[in-house]
Amino acid sequence: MTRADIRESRAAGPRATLARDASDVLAALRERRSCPGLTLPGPDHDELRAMLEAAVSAPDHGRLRPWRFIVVDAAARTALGDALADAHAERDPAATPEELDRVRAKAHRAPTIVVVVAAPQPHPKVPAWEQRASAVCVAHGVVLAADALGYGAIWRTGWFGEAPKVRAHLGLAAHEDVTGWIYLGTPVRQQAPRTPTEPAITWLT
Ligand SMILES: Cc1cc2nc3c(=O)[nH]c(=O)nc-3n(C[C@H](O)[C@H](O)[C@H](O)COP(=O)(O)O)c2cc1C
Repeated sequence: MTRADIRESRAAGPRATLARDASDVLAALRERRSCPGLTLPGPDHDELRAMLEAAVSAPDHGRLRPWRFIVVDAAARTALGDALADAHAERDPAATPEELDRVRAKAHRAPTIVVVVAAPQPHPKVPAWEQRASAVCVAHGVVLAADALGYGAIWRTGWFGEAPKVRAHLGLAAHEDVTGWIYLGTPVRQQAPRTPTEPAITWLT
């Protein structure tokens, strides 16, 4: 069923006609699992573009588009790993070479890393937190889009996004911050199905 079919059937009436597509969407949301172990192949550029185009349809108050992506391709991981290690050495001058190698390896945990960057801008009606919230939605969209295309993904964070050496390596402007490092690739192993979670709901009736 295409989006046009859905719009048509929505205009025509019974919600039941939407049930199959709706349940697909709900299942995709419910069943997605993060994949800490990722290997080759990662998504190619066309697939990445499709994922990122889908992700930027996130809710965005004022249509400010207060986010951007930095794609770390396989070949760019070594330089990123060096930047992470430089940042670690700056923070901990006593770090051993082995520790620095372990930090370098963080950049090689997946074939592709998408850095989701929030770029909040001054706005009379849309505070910075709302703009960062939009970037968070975008990041989740990347993870969901990867899952939809059959790739594994995991959203990671950490202090590296605040480290001057890493920020300089990524070319972040002063007003930009890292919302997430989305690691993408082929899952090394299948993740256990999600244990259903009861949502905390207060019904006001
Ligand atoms: C903002 C944010 C930051 C996260 N940072 C990390 C991280 O640095 N390392 C990590 O292992 N998981 C991190 N996670 C959690 C994983 O992305 C993932 O949600 C978690 O492993 C649970 O797996 P699930 O998504 O399959 O439920 C983070 C999640 C969010 C939303």
